[in-house]
Amino acid sequence: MADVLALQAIRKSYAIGTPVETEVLHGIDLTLRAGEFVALIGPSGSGKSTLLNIIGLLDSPTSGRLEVTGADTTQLDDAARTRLRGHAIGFVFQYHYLISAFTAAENVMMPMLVDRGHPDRQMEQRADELLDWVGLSRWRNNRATNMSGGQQQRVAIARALAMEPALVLADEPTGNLDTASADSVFALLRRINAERGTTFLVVTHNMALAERCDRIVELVDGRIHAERA
Ligand SMILES: Nc1ncnc2c1ncn2[C@@H]1O[C@H](COP(=O)(O)OP(=O)(O)OP(=O)(O)O)[C@@H](O)[C@H]1O
Repeated sequence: MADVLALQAIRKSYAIGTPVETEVLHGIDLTLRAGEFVALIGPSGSGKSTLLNIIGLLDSPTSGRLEVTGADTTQLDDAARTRLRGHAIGFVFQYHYLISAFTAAENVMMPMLVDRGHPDRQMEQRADELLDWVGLSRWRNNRATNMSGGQQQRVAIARALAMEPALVLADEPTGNLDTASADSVFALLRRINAERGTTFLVVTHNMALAERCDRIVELVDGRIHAERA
């Protein structure tokens, strides 16, 4: 199957008071094939968030090559990067970042509203379909604030799927949830992967969840330390 993500020799330095530069990623090679569900683990400060931000086109590497769904991102201008990010990548964070004044359905429609040009009827149908997927059909007109943490995270997952991305990046998606909610949210991600074929890269400190992924990539001090199938 095709690669959804290909990183070659990705390096990232931060300028901490010029001329001092600190390199936090020291040459990362990583490939994710379509339909894989991969855990990214590693100690605090090992560079997981930095790597996720680069893969998500929220930050640029200092050097190296990054391909997302076959597109060489180093060749893209800002507008093209933003377009690729919006269409190819969905984000799920530890905190859901839902808009509290909006209903569940309106939150799910947000990426399509931002993308512009999607007919209202189509956005509503997509939101309904996705809320059904995450088991929240009956909550479509409820404000996000009236929902439990686990339900809010399910809305955030539905929102991440709104543009039908090939890749979902999840940064500690169950980190704020109690054990039972974390378990069911993780099971939902696996079901989306199995039934929709969406590729996942999931940062987690939870080894029990990491063991339930297809593959574990371990980052230590800005280098891939180990990969386990
Ligand atoms: N904007 C920045 N400027 C300077 N240094 C940074 C910046 N962002 C991150 N760093 C440094 O890069 C290193 C990696 O940080 P990063 O947040 O990627 O680690 P992490 O593995 O995600 O950690 P955690 O598990 O605690 O979230 C750390 O030493 C951090 O201090």
